Amino acid sequence: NQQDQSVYEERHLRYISPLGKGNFGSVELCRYDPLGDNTGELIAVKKLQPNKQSNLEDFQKEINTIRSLHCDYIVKYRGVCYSMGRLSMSLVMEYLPYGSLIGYLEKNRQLINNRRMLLFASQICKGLEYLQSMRYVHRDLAARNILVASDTLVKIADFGLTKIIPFDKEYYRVTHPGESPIFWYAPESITESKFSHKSDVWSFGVVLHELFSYCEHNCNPKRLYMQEIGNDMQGLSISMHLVDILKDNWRLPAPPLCPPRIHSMMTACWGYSAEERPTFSTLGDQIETSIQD
Ligand SMILES: CC(C)(Nc1nc(-c2c[nH]c3ncc(Cl)cc23)ncc1F)C(=O)NCC(F)(F)F
Repeated sequence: NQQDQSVYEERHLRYISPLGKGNFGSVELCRYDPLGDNTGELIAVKKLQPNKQSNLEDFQKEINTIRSLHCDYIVKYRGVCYSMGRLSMSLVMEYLPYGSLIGYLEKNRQLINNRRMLLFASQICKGLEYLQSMRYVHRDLAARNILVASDTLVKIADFGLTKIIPFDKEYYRVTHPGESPIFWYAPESITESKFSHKSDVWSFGVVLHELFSYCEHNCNPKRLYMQEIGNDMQGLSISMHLVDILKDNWRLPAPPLCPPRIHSMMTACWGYSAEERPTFSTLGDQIETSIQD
């Protein structure tokens, strides 16, 4: 059946519309229509940015990463599509019609109560627990990289920056930080480019903040941090100012109407040193208990 299709022929790919720009490439909505009668399935096709050799290796790694992940809370790999005689290739993923979590929360704000928010948080947490069991560190956890499959299911996506932790180490050190989403980064990721499951926990805390702020753009993490850092930019880079206020124990304020128990979970994720932070299984249990109440 179409489900375990792994090679998609370019001639049957019908372009529909752009979905967005991710790490290393753009993603398009397409219909795979071998019968030519518009009955084919909708898929998300991630094309590699052209002619950047380094990106090709990274793209291959991203494909191998997503191909190895089988979890209800992670966007599904469908296959690859070769074009230009196997010179360039695209990653084919399932298409989630509800789009990214940010747009969904903004559109459906009135209809989503805390229980549903906690359901989404527990699904993301379970997806991260699974990633950790596979020794993967996502490194780009943010609401913009969470997709909505239905009114009751969200999935982690965009594995462009995901790395495997070497078997003999607790963390992954990045050589080329690139343009980093520093407002979602743990302090050690900013200062030492160190990434671990515990730095993913920090980012999960920021995703919790985004969830319970309904991804309101006037209280998004970057905006709140920049307000605190203020305009007293004496030449020190923004990331050094950010680390300074984190050292002084300043943290993102509780979102309006955020349940105290959830805010305490966020602040636990934001322990300055990695070992202070909870594990995803502890967080998962706490979220489950909050859902029961
Ligand atoms: C770069 C891209 C395309 N951006 C977007 N995807 C989708 C979007 C909507 N439905 C989708 N189904 C599958 C996929 Cl891979 C993406 C989408 N909708 C809006 C986007 F900005 C993306 O991949 N974002 C990371 C993700 F949100 F997926 F974590």
